[in-house]
Amino acid sequence: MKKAMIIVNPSSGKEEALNYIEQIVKILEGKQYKVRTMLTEKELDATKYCSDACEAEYELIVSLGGDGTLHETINGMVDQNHRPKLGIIPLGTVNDFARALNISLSPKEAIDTLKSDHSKKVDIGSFDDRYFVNIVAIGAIAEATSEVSPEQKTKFGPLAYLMEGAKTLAGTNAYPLHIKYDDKEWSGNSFLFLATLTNSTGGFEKLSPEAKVNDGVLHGYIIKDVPTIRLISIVTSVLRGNLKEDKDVEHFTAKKLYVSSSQKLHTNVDGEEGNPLPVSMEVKPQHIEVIVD
Ligand SMILES: Nc1ncnc2c1ncn2[C@@H]1O[C@H](COP(=O)(O)OP(=O)(O)OP(=O)(O)O)[C@@H](O)[C@H]1O
Repeated sequence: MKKAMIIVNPSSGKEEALNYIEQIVKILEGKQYKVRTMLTEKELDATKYCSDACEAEYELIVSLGGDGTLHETINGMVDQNHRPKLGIIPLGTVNDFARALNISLSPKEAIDTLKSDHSKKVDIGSFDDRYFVNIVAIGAIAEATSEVSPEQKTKFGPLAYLMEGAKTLAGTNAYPLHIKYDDKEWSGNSFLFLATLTNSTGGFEKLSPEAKVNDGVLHGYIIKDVPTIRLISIVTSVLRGNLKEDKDVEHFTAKKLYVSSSQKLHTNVDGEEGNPLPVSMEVKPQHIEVIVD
């Protein structure tokens, strides 16, 4: 019999996760799965449960929680030889990966997706010794987005990131960055460097509309050192969805990146604080298979 594990974070979103378990179990049992449900209690439980399920050759893992639970789950499978298919039921405030994959943000509808026989292989990015699915930000803005409080997220949703980001950009300095991407290099002063894997970042779908979940590349955007007044038009370019055409923005795609600076600079990896520079990134193309409609 096929084996499925449901990884549930009871504290995610509006603490409603437990209400959905029965509906998921029913669908999976209908698809001839033997189902095991694991409730997370703390950070990294989802990673541990997921890597155990990979080792026991489960066929399916369902993540029931917010982006934090999903990232922890994915981190538990990326390095495994046997990687089960992944079902995503988004219960968080932003749910970027679900948005990028067009999975419904209504938990009930997303659960129905588990009936589907379709799946999509998606790219994963490595960032030093961890993995990301959406975005890496480097520069002062990276610190600001780490500081978005749970209250701000609940009140403003994705907008909280944009507000904090814009506030920080207005009062920040550019930093010296050295970026090696594949066999090319860029050196100069930059306000912000972004590397994206998908078109949904912070719940906002216009930052990198060209990034596809399975295109096998990182999309790099270097926001160059410009007078503060120019930053306003860069924000306008973001809102119009054409950041890459802005003359003060350098856009490239690459499979591998190495970013360093002569200054101590922080990073933000899928909304969480990452290692300070220097850092290495690389795409693992179409590495995880997600159930979609
Ligand atoms: N039982 C638990 N109680 C409290 N925290 C937990 C528990 N289980 C896991 N966690 C931690 O909670 C973190 C946040 O969870 P998650 O992102 O799924 O929900 P969320 O915060 O509601 O979503 P979002 O970040 O989209 O708002 C996880 O990264 C995990 O480390």
